[in-house]
Amino acid sequence: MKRLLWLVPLAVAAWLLPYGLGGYAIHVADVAIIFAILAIGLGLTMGVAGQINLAQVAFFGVGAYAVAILTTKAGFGFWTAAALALLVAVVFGMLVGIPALRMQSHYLGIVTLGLALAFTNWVTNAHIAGRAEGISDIPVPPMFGIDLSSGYLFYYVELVVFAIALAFALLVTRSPLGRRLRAMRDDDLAAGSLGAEIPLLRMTAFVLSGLYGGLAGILYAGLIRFVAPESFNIANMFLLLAMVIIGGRSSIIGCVVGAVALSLVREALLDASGYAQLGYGLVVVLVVVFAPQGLAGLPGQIRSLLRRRAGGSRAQLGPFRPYGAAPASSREAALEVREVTKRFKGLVALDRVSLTVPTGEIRGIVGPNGSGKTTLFNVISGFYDPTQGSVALGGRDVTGMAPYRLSLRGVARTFQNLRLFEDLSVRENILLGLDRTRTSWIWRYPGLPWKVLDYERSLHRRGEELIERFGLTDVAGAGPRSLPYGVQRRIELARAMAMSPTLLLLDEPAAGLNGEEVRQLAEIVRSIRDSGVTVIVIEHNMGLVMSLCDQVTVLSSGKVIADGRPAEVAVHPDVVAAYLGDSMSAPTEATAEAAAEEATR
Ligand SMILES: Nc1ncnc2c1ncn2[C@@H]1O[C@H](COP(=O)(O)OP(=O)(O)OP(=O)(O)O)[C@@H](O)[C@H]1O
Repeated sequence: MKRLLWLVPLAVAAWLLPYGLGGYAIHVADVAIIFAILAIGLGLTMGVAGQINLAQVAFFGVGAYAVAILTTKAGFGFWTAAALALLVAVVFGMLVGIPALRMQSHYLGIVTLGLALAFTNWVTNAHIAGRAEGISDIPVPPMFGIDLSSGYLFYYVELVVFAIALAFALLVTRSPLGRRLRAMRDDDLAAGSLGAEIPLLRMTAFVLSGLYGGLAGILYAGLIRFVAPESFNIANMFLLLAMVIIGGRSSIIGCVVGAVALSLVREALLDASGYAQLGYGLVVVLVVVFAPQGLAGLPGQIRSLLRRRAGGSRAQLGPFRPYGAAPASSREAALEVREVTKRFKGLVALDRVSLTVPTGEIRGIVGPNGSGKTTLFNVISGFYDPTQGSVALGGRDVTGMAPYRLSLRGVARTFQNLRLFEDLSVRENILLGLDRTRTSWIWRYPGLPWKVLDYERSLHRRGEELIERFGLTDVAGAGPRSLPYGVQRRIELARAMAMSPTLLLLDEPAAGLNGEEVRQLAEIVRSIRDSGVTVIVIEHNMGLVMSLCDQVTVLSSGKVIADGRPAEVAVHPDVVAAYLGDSMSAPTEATAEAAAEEATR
């Protein structure tokens, strides 16, 4: 919060601004604030949540037209109409959000653009919306006898609404919800496996968009007191997009700066509006190519350039601090996979696979490439529904449960190809794992914002503890992309443990690690097991499997061909035969003996 102190002098300056401005200039300032609110809404949906939304201008129009229709045709007072208009805009946001549940990226862009065009078409042709002439005579908003027909006094109403809207957007982006939205933008599958309810989050993004669009529309109706289709057309949508892209779409402050700057430029270029459109287009292209994070991203870009010039970061991975041992728990099954078959069209990736993993065990899953190991993990963690068969966790059937539900029931996983959120820092990756709340918790954002801040503080406290335990203190503020592979693997493991799992699934955790890193990995996984967590590990490094695992299950062509203690499995004739057909070396008796020796050391 201290980082936001620089907003105070700006707020004072904004409050004093009307004293130095003429009538027309204050009108320009009034319009700029409306665009700033719109841009915050677009920044939240597109920049933070990654949902392409070309309907923001329609939300704006819905808010303004709803006030116009409700006041002039239905006889409502301005503020009652405003409250209803906000509701209508939010509902409209939800409707536009429905396609986002099924489609993403450019498809979503086309659908939202279509809906925005449909809105302009409707207001141009509907009698109730005044057709092309629009609706005039919207009443002046009453306010305890203050004359809000004055652009000066209306400025203060706008300023207060804007301050609240900005504070709320900053609360959202700098707290667990914003982090989840950004994680969803980076990789929705990984976010789902960490407990994010993706459909609800996408809907939340569009609700926020509708809310900010509606709010801006209400202020517009109160300020101009006239609505017509051209104020909400596609040209304005593109202007809004330019504001957000130039300012920095994932930064709320950047969106505001972009909106204010372009509103002023637009005013200055009013007489050359044709060239101005061309100019905006050119600047947007330049920004996308040279400063993808917009103006708000420039300081960070310069900092990382200077760091690279200075020879990069010398951050070190610290030692792992082991977990305390948990008292021996019952040997009841942590996981039971019964007769699971998974078919992909004609291909049978898993063929009636059954396995039982007792609590507190390290189970190895090995097998030649393409034998179905990752598919088995995907079924256990809810990424795939099995074609047949069932999965039970701690005796409870969880077949077909969504990844976020399984994550909340204690299943955590890592991925073969590392799925860290690249645009989030290491610390934020870990905080995501620690956050175990459901999306329905978000009513606290408007209702009890201080509870959100308390929760965020407690997440940070626990986050620092975990960061220190996994030796990540030096790299906590860095982006994962900039770090060596071994460190990234450690971060993914820490993030999975942040979820306090009862079942931890590790997909090839030693891939790409050097000898010392593999040794450290074995030490960490043993400590995790000793703390009472059941671990299942897919691994091609046979030395590690033999020394680490209590039991090993071998898959070949989607079938379980052996199951038992590592040394027994390694010499099983079917296993030797399966591995001889693979490029990888077979686990021989010699490997088993060497590994057993290491295990007893
Ligand atoms: N989503 C999918 N669609 C179609 N086929 C798939 C899909 N996922 C996996 N498969 C196929 O299922 C089979 C098993 O794949 P899987 O990734 O589970 O093997 P694996 O044992 O993990 O292999 P590796 O050791 O190479 O990671 C492969 O033939 C693969 O091509």
